[in-house]
Amino acid sequence: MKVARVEDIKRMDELASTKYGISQEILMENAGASVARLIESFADASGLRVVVVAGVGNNGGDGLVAARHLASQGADVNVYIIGDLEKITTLARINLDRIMRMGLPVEHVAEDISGLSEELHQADVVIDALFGIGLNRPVSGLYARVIDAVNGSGSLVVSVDIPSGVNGDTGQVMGVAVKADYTVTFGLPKPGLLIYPGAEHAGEIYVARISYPIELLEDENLVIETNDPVQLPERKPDTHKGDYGKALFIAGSRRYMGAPLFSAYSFLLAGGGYSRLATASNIVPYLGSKASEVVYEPLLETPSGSISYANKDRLLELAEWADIVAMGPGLTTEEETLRLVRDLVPLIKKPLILDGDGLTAVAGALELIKKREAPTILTPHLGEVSRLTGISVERIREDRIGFLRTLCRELNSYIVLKGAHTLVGTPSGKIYVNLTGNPGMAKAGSGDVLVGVIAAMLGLGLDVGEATRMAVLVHGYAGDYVASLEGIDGVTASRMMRVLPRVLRELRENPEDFYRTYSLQTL
Ligand SMILES: NC(=O)C1=CN([C@@H]2O[C@H](COP(=O)(O)OP(=O)(O)OC[C@H]3O[C@@H](n4cnc5c(N)ncnc54)[C@H](O)[C@@H]3O)[C@@H](O)[C@H]2O)[C@H](O)CC1
Ligand SMILES: [K+]
Repeated sequence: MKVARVEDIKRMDELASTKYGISQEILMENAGASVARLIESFADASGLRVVVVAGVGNNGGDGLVAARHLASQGADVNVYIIGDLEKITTLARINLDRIMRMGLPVEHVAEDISGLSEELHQADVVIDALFGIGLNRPVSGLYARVIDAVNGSGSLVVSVDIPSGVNGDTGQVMGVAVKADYTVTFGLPKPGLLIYPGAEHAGEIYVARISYPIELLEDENLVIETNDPVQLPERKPDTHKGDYGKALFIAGSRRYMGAPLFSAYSFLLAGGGYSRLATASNIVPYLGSKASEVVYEPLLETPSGSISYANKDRLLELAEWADIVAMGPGLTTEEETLRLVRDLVPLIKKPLILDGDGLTAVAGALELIKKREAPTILTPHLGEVSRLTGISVERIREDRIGFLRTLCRELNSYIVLKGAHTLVGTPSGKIYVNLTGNPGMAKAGSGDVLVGVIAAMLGLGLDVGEATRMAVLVHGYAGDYVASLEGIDGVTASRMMRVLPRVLRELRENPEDFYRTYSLQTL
C-alpha cells in the first residue's frame, strides 16, 4: 500500500477536485462518515455517549461530520470546539452550522476545560478531531491541556486522520499527542502513523479511501509504501547449490563467534545455496561443529584474534568466486582489520552487504562506498548510521524518511535503517516501511541473521531492492513467529535463524496469512 506524506495528500486533494471534480466537501463528508462507520462497527450507536473534540480546521470539520452521522444513528453526542472561531475553515463552519441546527450540544472551550474533562470521563467514545495534517508547530497551552484531558479520560479514543499532536510525516510527538485506540486515516496512511513514536499513538489504523480514484492512490509519484511481500522465485527441480547464490561472508573473530555463524548459516536456512565463511582460523573448529553445511576459509589472525590485513589478496580471490559478499559481522574494531575492510570495499566487484563493524570501518570515508560500481547494501541501526554520516541521532529522528532518501541517493546504496519500524531505502529514492518485527528482536545477533537473509534473497534471484526489503520482511516475520511461540523476551538470533525455513514456507504457501496479519485495514 502506498504511504502519503502531507505534500502528497495536498497534491491528491488538488487533483481530486481539478481532475475529477471531487470537492473537499465530498471528501470531508466521506471522511466523517467513515469515522462514524468504524465506531458503529464495534458499538451500537443508539444511546452511545460520544464526545467530539474538534479544532477549527478541516480535521475538526471531519469530526463535526462524524458527530452528525452518529447523532443521526441515535448516539448522544456532545461537541467541544477548541480554537479561534474567527479562523474556522469554511467547510468546518458549514458543518458546525448543520449540527447546531440539529440541536446538538456544542460548547466553545476558551479557557476552562472542567466541563469538557467531566464529559470526557463520562464518554463511551471520544473523537479526536483537533489537528490532522495541518499541525505545523508544537502543541501548547489550551490545546495541550485538552489533549492531556483526552488521554486521561479512560474512554476509548478514535483519532481523525492522525492522532492530534503527532507529526504526520515524521511520527514525532510535537509537544504532546493524543494516544488513540483507533485512527481512521483518509486516502492513504501517513508515514507518521507507521514510525515510532507516532505508531504508538495511532492504535489500530484503518484507511478510509473516501472515494479517491485508484489512479491517485497508486500514483507512481508516491515514493513511500508499506513493505509488502514479493513473489519468491520457485526452486527449479534440476538445479545445484551454485544456482542459489554463492555467498562469501567475511566475518567473525576470536571475540565474536556468534556473528559469523548467524550470518553464514542464516543464508542457508533462508534458501541460499553455497555459504563460504572466511573467518579467524582459531574459531573454525568451533563453528564447524555448529554449522557443518558452511564451507570455511581459515584466515590469518592478529595477535588479538581478529582478521589480519595479510588476508587481503586471498579475500579478493574469494570475492571473485562469490556472487554475493557480506562483510562486517563480528570483525571487531581492531585498526588493522578496519583498514583491511576499507581497502576491500572499493575492490570487491560484487553486490556487497556491509554490516556492524564493516560500517564502522567506512564511517567518515563514505567516498569508498560512493565509488563502488556493484550494488551496495548497508544495514545500520540509528547509532551506526549516525556514526557513518556524522549526523546526530536526534537530527535523524526529526525526519528519518527524508534523511534516508538523501543518504541512499548520495551513497548510491540500498540502506536498511533498522528501528521501529525498519525502513528500507533505495538509490532511486523509494522508501519501504516494514511492518513485521517486534522489540524482542533488539538483541545481539539479530542483525547478523538479517545479513544472511539478505544474501539468501539475492541468491534466490530477487533483484537487489526486492531482496533487501523482502529479507527485512522475512527477518521481522521470523522475530514475530518466535515471539508468538516463546514470548517476546525469548526472541534470540538462534531461535530466529531456526524458524527461517518455516517463515519462507508460510510466505510461499500462505501469503494471504501475511496480509491478514500485517496489512492495514481499509474502511
Ligand atoms: N486532504 C484530505 O484528503 C482530506 C483532508 N481533510 C481533513 O483536513 C485535515 C487537514 O485540515 P487543515 O485545515 O489543513 O488543518 P488541521 O485541521 O489539521 O489543523 C487545524 C489548524 O490548526 C492550526 N494549528 C496547527 N498546529 C497548531 C498548534 N500546534 N497549535 C494550535 N493550532 C495549530 C493550523 O492553523 C491548522 O490550519 C486533514 O487532516 C483531514 O482530517 C478532509 O476533511 C478529508 C480529506
Ligand atoms: K486528529
